[in-house]
Formats: sequence, C-alpha cells, structure tokens
Amino acid sequence: MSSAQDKLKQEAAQAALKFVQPGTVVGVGTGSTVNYFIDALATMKQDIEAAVSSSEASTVRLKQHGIEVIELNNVRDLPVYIDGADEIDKHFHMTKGGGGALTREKIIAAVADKFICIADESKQVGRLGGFPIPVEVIPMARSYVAREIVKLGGDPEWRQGFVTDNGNLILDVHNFDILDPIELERQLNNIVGVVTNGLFAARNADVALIATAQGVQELTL
Ligand SMILES: O=C(CO)[C@H](O)[C@H](O)COP(=O)(O)O
Repeated sequence: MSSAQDKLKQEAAQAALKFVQPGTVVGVGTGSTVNYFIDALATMKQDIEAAVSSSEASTVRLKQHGIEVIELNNVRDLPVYIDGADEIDKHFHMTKGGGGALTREKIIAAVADKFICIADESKQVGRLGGFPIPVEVIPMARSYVAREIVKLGGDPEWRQGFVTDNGNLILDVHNFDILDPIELERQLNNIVGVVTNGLFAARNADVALIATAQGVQELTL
C-alpha cells in the first residue's frame, strides 16, 4: 500500500462487493480504484457468472484472477456497473476518463441497471471542471474538434502519445466553467468527430461509495 489515498480507494472498492449479485454478470470499470475492486471480486469469482470489462487493462487483470470476461454484445441483463471517477458532485454527475477508457465505460454504464461509483473523498467536488474533461476524438478530426471546443469556452490539450483502446485520440479540456454538465455533455457529443466525452451527467451514478478517514459512506440521491 503506497499511501493513505490508496487505502481509501481499497476500502471503497471492498464496500462495492455487497452490490454484486450472485449468478449475474458484473460490469467492471477502469483505474486504480477499480483495480482494487477486481482484486476483491476475485474472492467471490465462483459466485458470479462473468464480467464485462471497460478496458484492455481491466480485462487483463480480471483474467489474471481467473474471472471470465465476456463480450457486452452477449449480455442482456447487467444489474450493476462498478467504476471510479475523477470527480463527482452532489448530483452524482461525474468526470471520468483520466485513464482514457471513457467510451467503453459510458457504453457499459448505459447498459447497466445501477452505476456504483467507488472513490476516495478527494474526488468529491462542489462543481465539476477542476479535472480536465477528456474527449475521445477520431484522429482525423482532432484539429477541427479542438477549434469547436474553444468556441464552447474550453482549452483543449492533446494527450500526446496516448491512443485509446478504440484507436482514437484524447483531448483533455481545461478551464470549462461548468454550470450545466448535462448540457455541456450534449454539446461536446454534438461536435462531428467526437466519439464521446468524459462528462457522465445524463447517465449519472445511482450510488456513491465514498471512502473517508472515518469509514466508507454509502450515498444515494
Ligand atoms: O474514468 C476512469 C478511467 O477512464 C477512472 O475511473 C478515473 O480516472 C478514476 O481513476 P482512479 O480510480 O485511478 O483514481
């Protein structure tokens, strides 16, 4: 364990186990908090049917634990999706995609009945936007999308050297003044060449498990 924050991430991840329903497929996100969740999920791998994964990295870790990973296209019922966040506000709107897995994360979140967000307390914010908003972009549209984002009031920065699992690029957008996350999510997704963006507002979390020094808080709206 490298830090107090890692310990909190691990506690939030462990608390998510109670939302895993035996005999079902589990949706699994991406990131350091989710890595702890995958390790915890391994202790009950005999009880679940399989997992669907939001990234190649999570797939590797799941398989290392002997957890079967199946294609989302073969899943009809997905009771829960468990994932971290870069920021979460009081409406459970989130910024995600620090790890670049936002598109697959958003797809699985859309399919799942419940989104369980696991995070340490540093991720709680009054207003989204301190963490840059990642935007996944088709490579040939990078410059055009960047110019359109400037018109919306953001400062895009190309995450150079990074390619998503889908073969696309990421623009990290700084300095948005986010008064209405649902509207900004929609506006960004309307730019031609954008695959999706890291605002998870139209589909927010249902439950937030926030780890603090005093224990894990289970929050619902
Ligand atoms: O959206 C994500 C990856 O695309 C992660 O959930 C987010 O970046 C939080 O990561 P971590 O748990 O490492 O703090």
